[in-house]
Amino acid sequence: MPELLRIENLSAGYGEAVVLHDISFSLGEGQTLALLGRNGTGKTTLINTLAGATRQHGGTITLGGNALHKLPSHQRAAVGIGWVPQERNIFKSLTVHENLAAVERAGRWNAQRVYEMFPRLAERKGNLGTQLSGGEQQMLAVGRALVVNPTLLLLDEPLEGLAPIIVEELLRAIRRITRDEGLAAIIVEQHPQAILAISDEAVVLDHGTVVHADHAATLRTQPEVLDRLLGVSR
Ligand SMILES: Nc1ncnc2c1ncn2[C@@H]1O[C@H](COP(=O)(O)OP(=O)(O)OP(=O)(O)O)[C@@H](O)[C@H]1O
Repeated sequence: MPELLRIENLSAGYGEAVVLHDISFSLGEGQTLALLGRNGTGKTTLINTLAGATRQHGGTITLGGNALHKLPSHQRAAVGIGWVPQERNIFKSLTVHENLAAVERAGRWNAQRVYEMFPRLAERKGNLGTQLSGGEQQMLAVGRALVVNPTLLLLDEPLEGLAPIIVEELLRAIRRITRDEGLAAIIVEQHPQAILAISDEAVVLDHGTVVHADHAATLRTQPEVLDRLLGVSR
């Protein structure tokens, strides 16, 4: 599996505060990585650092041969980053279709394919962002990251706060995007089993460092190890 992403000795944070310390791992083309850890361990900070939205203090990030750490946030989509931030950040004053059209770049994903995957969005094409439910906003956030035609999709708690039926729909879509379409992804989730089931690799953070890195399937079959890493008492 050719390498897509390599993170080496990364440290990053906010202003002078360093949250991530000496992070190193890599990911192959088309692979999915579950990024796990207790609250406040630095998962969002790592995703935001890949997207260029934090202050990097040291280390390197290479994506498809490009030195990502040297690029400002707004240039990272052009080299392959598709970012679904925790806050979703859709343009609320634009329609669903305008949200997609505003960022679409040539490639296999376009608005039509997003509508096929999320028929609810097709029905809501002309609705403003303000008129969407939380689940529809999340689908739009995923769709918007896809039409950028990235090589690496960053999903920060895509299932958070959604009704079970919407969680199922999004999980199906994420499985299709990663498994069937082979798009590489890093997924942060509070439901580790659901995400481990569709991931190839798993990285666990604690206090801003990597405390565990293994195949997702291995961690999935070791619930006691997972509970210990996530600080869950049995
Ligand atoms: N904008 C910010 N400015 C300063 N410190 C921050 C900021 N955002 C997060 N932090 C700090 O960085 C640390 C890691 O937070 P982060 O949100 O990355 O963790 P997380 O693992 O994603 O947690 P959660 O599961 O709760 O989202 C925490 O100590 C947090 O207080």
